[in-house]
Amino acid sequence: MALAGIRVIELAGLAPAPFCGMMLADFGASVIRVDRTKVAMSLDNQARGKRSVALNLKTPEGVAILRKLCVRSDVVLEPYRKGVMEKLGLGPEKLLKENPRLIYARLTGYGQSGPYATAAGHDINYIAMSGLLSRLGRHKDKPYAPLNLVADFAGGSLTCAFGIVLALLERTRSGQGQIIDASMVEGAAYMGSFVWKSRAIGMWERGRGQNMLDGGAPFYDTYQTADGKHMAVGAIEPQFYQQLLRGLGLDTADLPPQMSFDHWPELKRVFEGCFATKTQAEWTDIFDGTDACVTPVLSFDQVSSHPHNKERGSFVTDCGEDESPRPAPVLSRTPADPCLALDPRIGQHTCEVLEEYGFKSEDIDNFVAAGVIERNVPVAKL
Ligand SMILES: C[C@H](CCC[C@@H](C)[C@H]1CC[C@H]2[C@@H]3[C@H](O)C[C@@H]4C[C@H](O)CC[C@]4(C)[C@H]3C[C@H](O)[C@]12C)C(=O)SCCNC(=O)CCNC(=O)[C@H](O)C(C)(C)COP(=O)(O)OP(=O)(O)OC[C@H]1O[C@@H](n2cnc3c(N)ncnc32)[C@H](O)[C@@H]1OP(=O)(O)O
Repeated sequence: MALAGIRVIELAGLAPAPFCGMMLADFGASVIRVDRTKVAMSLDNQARGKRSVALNLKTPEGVAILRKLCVRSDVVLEPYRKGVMEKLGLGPEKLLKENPRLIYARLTGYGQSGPYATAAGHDINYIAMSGLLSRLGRHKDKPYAPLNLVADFAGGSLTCAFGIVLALLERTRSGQGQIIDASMVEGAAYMGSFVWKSRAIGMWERGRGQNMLDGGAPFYDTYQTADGKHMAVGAIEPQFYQQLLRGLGLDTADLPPQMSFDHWPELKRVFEGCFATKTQAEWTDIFDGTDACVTPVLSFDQVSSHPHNKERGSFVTDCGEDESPRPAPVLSRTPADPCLALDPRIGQHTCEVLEEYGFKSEDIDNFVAAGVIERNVPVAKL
């Protein structure tokens, strides 16, 4: 796998850093998640392929252990509020002095500077601050966050993983590590570059929900079918729009022009009436094999058995019978090979990892007795 041999220390966080760590693990990195001690259950549901070490960082011994792990690692990924790592004595200046090749990735909401740097926040706050939330939502309705996808995962996990891979690549030339300041506000805004830059051609001139790609256009929207399901329509180009009309049984001559904004509400009502006459399966039969850009809106229950996704093996099932998306993209020579074992329990790999990083078993026992670390070994079933 592409990241084989890369050692990552991930400090346990809420959602964006865990997904970033999982991407690295999916593509072959050895990812060790550092969990708190005295915690009953992990909040990390993005733990595929990781190992867990339970370490009390509020003790000097716990901090010393983590420093020793970082000296022999390539990447540290931390998801805390600005200043938390420095307070623990684990700031980048210290760790990079001990390991100049270390890549120190800081994944936060507001970044490491500015008046909001120390403020708490979540995805919805970050997309609000990026300007994007003001553009998301239906006409005459308030702004709506599209799940917590845009800041947490696209602007956060993905840009941070990109930064890590860039820093690893650059290190092959310079031999040096560096600090990555991944702000979800900036990551989300950057993901929105198309929206920013297409303002110049008037793509967002109308209010929220009244433009071509925000649910304003009849040919770029979803429609309810006779069985209460939905179809997605993305027939932008005139040649594809013609195929949409053909599939719906409509005649261009009876309709207003595709790009007449004033007629969009009327056209939508016509399309709504059409789609309501057949089931999702019937519309899928009609549009499959055409270039009308019409697809069923699949539920999580339908998605992995859809013939296209099935043929590509787009979803994997782990040994707990849990289904999830397989890592993307697909690399031809060194594809990801996602781990199908159950997610790690907190502290499951504490001893294994510490031994691997050169700690003696006697010291490990002392750390356990002192409450600096916790081990959570599986109990054998007889
Ligand atoms: C919208 C998403 C978030 C979705 C999350 C949900 C999926 C989950 C949220 C709540 C969960 C439920 C809940 O927990 C109850 C149940 C629990 C059960 O176990 C499972 C089921 C639950 C129902 C559970 C289910 C789900 O998991 C939930 C619903 C997001 O937007 S995520 C993005 C958030 N933002 C960021 O990540 C930006 C950067 N980070 C921050 O701004 C802050 O970290 C944040 C997120 C605001 C949290 O602030 P907080 O004050 O809590 O922490 P920090 O200031 O960062 O400081 C960390 C402190 O922890 C100490 N520490 C760290 N590691 C260790 C260690 N190993 N040992 C000892 N101590 C440690 C560290 O020193 C800091 O201590 P101090 O405060 O003293 O400095």
